[in-house]
Amino acid sequence: MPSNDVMPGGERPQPEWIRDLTEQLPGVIFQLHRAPDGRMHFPYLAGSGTQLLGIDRHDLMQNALPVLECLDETDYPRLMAAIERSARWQRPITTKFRLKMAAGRQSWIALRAQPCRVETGILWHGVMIDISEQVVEEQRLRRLSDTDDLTGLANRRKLMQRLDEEISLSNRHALPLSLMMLDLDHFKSINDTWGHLKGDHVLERVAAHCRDMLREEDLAARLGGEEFALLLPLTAETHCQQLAERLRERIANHDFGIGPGEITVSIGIAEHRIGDTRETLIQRADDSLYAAKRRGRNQVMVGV
Ligand SMILES: Nc1nc2c(ncn2[C@@H]2O[C@H](COP(=O)(O)OP(=O)(O)OP(=O)(O)O)[C@@H](O)[C@H]2O)c(=O)[nH]1
Repeated sequence: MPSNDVMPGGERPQPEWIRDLTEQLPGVIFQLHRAPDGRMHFPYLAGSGTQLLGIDRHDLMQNALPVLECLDETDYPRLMAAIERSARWQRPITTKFRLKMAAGRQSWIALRAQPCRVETGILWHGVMIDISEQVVEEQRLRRLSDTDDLTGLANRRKLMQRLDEEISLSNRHALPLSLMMLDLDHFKSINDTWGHLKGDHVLERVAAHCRDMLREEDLAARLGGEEFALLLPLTAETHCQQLAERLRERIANHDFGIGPGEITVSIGIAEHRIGDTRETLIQRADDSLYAAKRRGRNQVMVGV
């Protein structure tokens, strides 16, 4: 077990070329020490990233608190739990978190650190790298891969993912959940009469009507063609039916530039039942939708 492990790195003699090398690193390399009473400090801290924090590194060599206070408040408990697990099981920490930097900037930091037990507690050796650019790019790509190009609504992939999450919650906690399937009526003749561009405009406007109806936790998606789905967590069938009626009416009364009443929609609704999978829920909403079509369109059908 090393005995001189927590001697501040700055106090150890270091060849000049090593100091030059570590100070130029595009990130931070560190030792983090945790005493049995939970107090932490950085015995060693180097790299160009240390300047971005705007905290004197000599302070951090005495006490890690100033940097912990810069953590995003939702990331703080997560990082503390990761440190705790790493200490207890002697497993490496691999995580990322947001840190408030100097000049009001916020950065995403990736952290990798290896723990070892020492006489005075736990000592981690690790690196931190600013990954803000990658995170922004990842978020952009995720948004793209979840979004329908034409309408900006969620796409089928995103709907399927949310359906799995919401169905799992409803199965576990018996929470109400409703699904609306919405399809434009005789859309082929709109395209044939007014052209494909007008058809696209209608789809965009219908999407906007769907979006306007929703609460923060609801999801509207375009499944493809002229078919949409609205997923409403914590919503029972009867309430969903009222919303669907209002949406149907709004669309029927809207003038899409070809006179009001020219665009109508049929809507089918299904409410989650314990044990449902996304396939069974979609199937029942689809059955209701096709019943609405069979009965003459421009109407809402529930629980077929
Ligand atoms: N403008 C436009 N049209 C689309 C798009 N995707 C699918 N369509 C058209 O939507 C029409 C769907 O026609 P059908 O499936 O026959 O259904 P419908 O005419 O709406 O008839 P019902 O659903 O039975 O009321 C087809 O003409 C497709 O070409 C799109 O992105 N833009």
